[in-house]
Amino acid sequence: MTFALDSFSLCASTADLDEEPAAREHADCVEFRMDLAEEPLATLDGYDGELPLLVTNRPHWEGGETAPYGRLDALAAAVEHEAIAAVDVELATLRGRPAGTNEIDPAGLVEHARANGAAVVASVHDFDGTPSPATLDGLLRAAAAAGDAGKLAVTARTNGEALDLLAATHRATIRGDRVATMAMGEAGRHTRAVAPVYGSRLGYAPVDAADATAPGQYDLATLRRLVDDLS
Ligand SMILES: O=C1C[C@@](O)(C(=O)O)C[C@@H](O)[C@@H]1O
Repeated sequence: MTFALDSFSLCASTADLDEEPAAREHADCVEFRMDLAEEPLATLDGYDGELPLLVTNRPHWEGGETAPYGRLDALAAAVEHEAIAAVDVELATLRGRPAGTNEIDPAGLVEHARANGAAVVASVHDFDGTPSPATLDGLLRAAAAAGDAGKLAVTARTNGEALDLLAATHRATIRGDRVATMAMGEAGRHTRAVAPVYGSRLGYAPVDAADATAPGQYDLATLRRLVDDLS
């Protein structure tokens, strides 16, 4: 199963693939947060939903729940499932932040994903703030070059920071970089609806607002409506 990174896709973000039927009405894909799930690989074996999956196995050091060791091997096993359309790998991982000693290396994971028909989303998260415009440009450039799309989630503390992220998204799109952006936190919330207007290719939302996977997310039905209204 695939979804195109050439246009916007809305992912229902969840640790529970049993939510897929409820997500179908509004989502184009499901982000399966393996790091937040109990038995992620067994769960994938049993997946028979309709929506394509983007798998994420976020380590502690980038805001997730997985211990660093073994997580790249788990992603390598995950991409072998037919339902997987894309895999999220942190830019820091792709740049060589140490993984487990006997694990597949990041370049091997990228190759394995692509050989199995899965696109690679190279991701960067800043849970503290929004870097300067020059740094935003550099991160988006690097992430877009490292994967089939580069994703940047920052934390906006002011409207000005949210605007910086939107402007960087616009610049990236104009220069031809395939990016996905969102600002976390209350001040950044509207960017989740507006960034697609400036070229962001991916959005994330929980089916139920109570199960948010990041600060400031809209629920899925709301984000679908907002994005569709603005585009
Ligand atoms: O990287 C992202 C974006 C995100 O952090 C957000 O802000 O919506 C949610 C995460 O689940 C996803 O992996």
